[in-house]
Amino acid sequence: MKICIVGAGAMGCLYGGCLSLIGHDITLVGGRSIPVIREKGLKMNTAWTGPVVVYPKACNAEELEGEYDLLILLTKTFQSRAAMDSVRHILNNKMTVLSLQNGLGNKELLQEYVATEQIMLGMTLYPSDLIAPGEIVSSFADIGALVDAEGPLSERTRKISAEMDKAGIKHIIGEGAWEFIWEKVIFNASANTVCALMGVSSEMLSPIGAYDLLYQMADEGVAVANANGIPITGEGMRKRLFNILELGKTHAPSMLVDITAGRKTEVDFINGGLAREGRRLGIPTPINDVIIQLIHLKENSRGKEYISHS
Ligand SMILES: NC(=O)C1=CN([C@@H]2O[C@H](COP(=O)(O)OP(=O)(O)OC[C@H]3O[C@@H](n4cnc5c(N)ncnc54)[C@H](OP(=O)(O)O)[C@@H]3O)[C@@H](O)[C@H]2O)C=CC1
Ligand SMILES: CC(C)(CO)C(=O)C(=O)O
Repeated sequence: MKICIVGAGAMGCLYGGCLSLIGHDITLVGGRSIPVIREKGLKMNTAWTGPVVVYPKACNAEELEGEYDLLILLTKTFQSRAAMDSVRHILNNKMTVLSLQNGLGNKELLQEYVATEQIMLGMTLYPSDLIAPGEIVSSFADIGALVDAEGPLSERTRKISAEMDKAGIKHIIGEGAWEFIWEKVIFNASANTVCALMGVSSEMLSPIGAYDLLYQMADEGVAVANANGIPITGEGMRKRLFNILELGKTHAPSMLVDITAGRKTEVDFINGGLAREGRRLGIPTPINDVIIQLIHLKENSRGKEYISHS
């Protein structure tokens, strides 16, 4: 398949690198890794491939040309519009466009660029860290999910999932896939924000006594999901939260990494997405609403930390 990955960061390099390794024609687009990958290739060290260097094509958006079967969007969600605007010249009405980004609202954004039948959505629980430009580490294999933005499971989604499987990145498709996607959003809304606010990694959530708050936040998310027709339960969600945290206990959640690096977070798409859906469906999300404000305060507090004047 001819695949263009827009957003060559931690996740873009993971998906692009693994698909390139099994022979797909990959072009990585955008970001500070591009010149390094062009010159020296992409260095990957994943739990399922071991250390390896791959040589996908790499370019900036304006250099892109030709037709692609699949475009995978893997910028941060607040970068999506600028990224999609920059690749408008290669969009056509035959290609598939897949967002594997965190949060809600990715479908609506892509609908501004292509028809709904062309859109796939997904989530991924595979972790990836960009340790230097053109160099990533993925420390454990987990699972993702892929769906058609609307309608029943298509042959196209089966085929794309099968290729990702061969590349070592497994996804649930069909029954249960939407539930996985919602559970991931609720997981990120609860665990990532608390880790980011407290400055702790996932393994510290239990010692600091954060689970009660996580479960209350998750319950709000479950109520919004249920109102959307997604049949998940509070108990099931708690188990998922616990299991994801257990498997990823050494991985620093992306929101903690963003806050630590003084960058903007995806909170408006994760908790903000849940709160917007809640408002639309008449489901209150008071804890998530406060957490959104606290994360914004945390973003704005960088460089203004307390200094004793005594
Ligand atoms: N990392 C992880 O473990 C996981 C991440 N995710 C999700 O995957 C998505 C991507 O995350 P992640 O890879 O970590 O983020 P990164 O910040 O590592 O990657 C985003 C990349 O997009 C590039 N970029 C920014 N603006 C544009 C643009 N206009 N056009 C093209 N490229 C652009 C960035 O450039 P530059 O290099 O200059 O910053 C960067 O290379 C997010 O939604 C995240 O929540 C999901 C699961 C796990
Ligand atoms: C990999 C995972 C699930 C860990 O929190 C994630 O989504 C993130 O870091 O944003």
